[in-house]
Formats: sequence, structure tokens, C-alpha cells
Amino acid sequence: MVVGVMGAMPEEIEPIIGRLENVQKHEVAGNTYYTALYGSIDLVIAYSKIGKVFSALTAATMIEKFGVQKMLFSGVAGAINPELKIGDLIAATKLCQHDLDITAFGHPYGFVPEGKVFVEANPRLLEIAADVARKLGVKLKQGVIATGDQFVASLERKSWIGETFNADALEMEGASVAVVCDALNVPFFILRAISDAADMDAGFDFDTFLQSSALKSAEFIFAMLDEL
Ligand SMILES: Nc1ncnc2c(CN3C[C@H](CCSCCOCCO)[C@@H](O)C3)c[nH]c12
Repeated sequence: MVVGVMGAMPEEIEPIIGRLENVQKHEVAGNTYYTALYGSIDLVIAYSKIGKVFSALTAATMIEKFGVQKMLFSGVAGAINPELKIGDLIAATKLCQHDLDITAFGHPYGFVPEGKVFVEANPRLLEIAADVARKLGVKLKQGVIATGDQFVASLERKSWIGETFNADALEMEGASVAVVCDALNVPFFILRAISDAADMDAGFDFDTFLQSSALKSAEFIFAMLDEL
């Protein structure tokens, strides 16, 4: 089985690469893809670079060029739901694009014709994640993740996103990966560890907790791989 593990930033996949042996590097479309065997799984790992466009390119490349059959995303996110604290894990049940806006034509936020506001993550992978969380004795929130091409550091913007989409967390890549995987019929699982609260302290908290939160997400992803 070929499994993709994506992040957006180097810090999000370094903890993954660091635990693998005989890692091969492949340059495709301006990005580096790492391949390695993990047990019986052919792993393909890459960080996309930040934002929806780069992450869509990487997801599509992993599937079309490397034959990825299941896609896992590991990274960090800003919290919207106040029960989510720094370091907490959230898996997306569904994802939306909070900055997609043609409301001038009467459409809802996050919608374009022939699209859908929410893309649902794979239920089986979410079940596996819930089992892994129980085995590890870690808390795993399952909820709505909103994606947009902006680093959110304002209570006003964060609250608007939370109210408009009933979102629990926000980031910049999950929904674009979801759209690509959904269109290409590849089951996907988006996991994020909270690095900040998307408020006025977000920039400082993000810099402080990126590494430790990225590691928490990566460690959970490894535990997931053992159950695939
Ligand atoms: N509050 C927030 N708003 C939006 N997204 C997030 C995320 C999730 N990831 C982190 C990263 C932030 C890119 S800006 C920092 C770049 O620094 C690069 C060095 O200058 C991008 O890949 C999305 C964590 N907190 C967030």
C-alpha cells in the first residue's frame, strides 16, 4: 500500500523523515518528495509549502505521480473552539475554505458552483484514529477545520470563521488537500496539533509551539501508520 504523509512546512515533516531509514529523494514540479519503506507500507512524504495552492499541487502530485492510495496530513493549526488548548490534537471530520467568497451572487461563504462548502474526511480513517487515541491514552478532538490563505491573528476574523462554518480549528492547507483527494477518490485524514489560538498572540505562540506541536501530530501519525 502506498501512503502519503503531507505537511505544509519543513518542521511538520522533519519528525516523520527523522524516524525512517533508506529515505530516497525525488524532485518533482519544484518540490522534494521523500520515499521510504515503513513495514509493508510504501511511504511518500513531502511538505507542500504554505497555502492552498501549494498543498493542492503536492496532494495531486503524490496521487498522480507516486500512486498514493491513502493521504495523511500532519501539522499544526490555530484553535477556534475554546476547549482546544496548545498541543491538543484535532482530526478533521470535514473541511471548508473560509476565504472562498462569491456571496455577491447569493451563494454561501465557501461555495462555488459545482463545488460544495464542506468536504468530508474518510470515516474509516477517523475510526482508526479514535482507536489509536484510546490505545495511546491521548485526547483526540474530531471536528470542523476551516482553511484559508491567511495566517489568522485576530479575534474578529477567528470568531467570524468559527460562527460562519461552525469550525473548531483553522489552518491554510487542509481543505485544498481534501478537495484534491475527494476528486481523485483517495481516502484522506487531516490531523493538526494546536500551535496557537489565532488571536493577537498567534504569531508569538506559533513561533514558540510550532516544533513541539508538529512533533505531537507526527507521533500520532506514526501510530496511525501501524494500524493501516
Ligand atoms: N493562526 C493560524 N492561521 C492560519 N494557519 C495556522 C496554522 C497552520 N499552518 C501554519 C503555517 C502558518 C504560516 S505563517 C508562518 C510562516 O513563517 C515562516 C517563517 O517566516 C501554515 O502552513 C498554516 C497554525 N496557526 C495558524
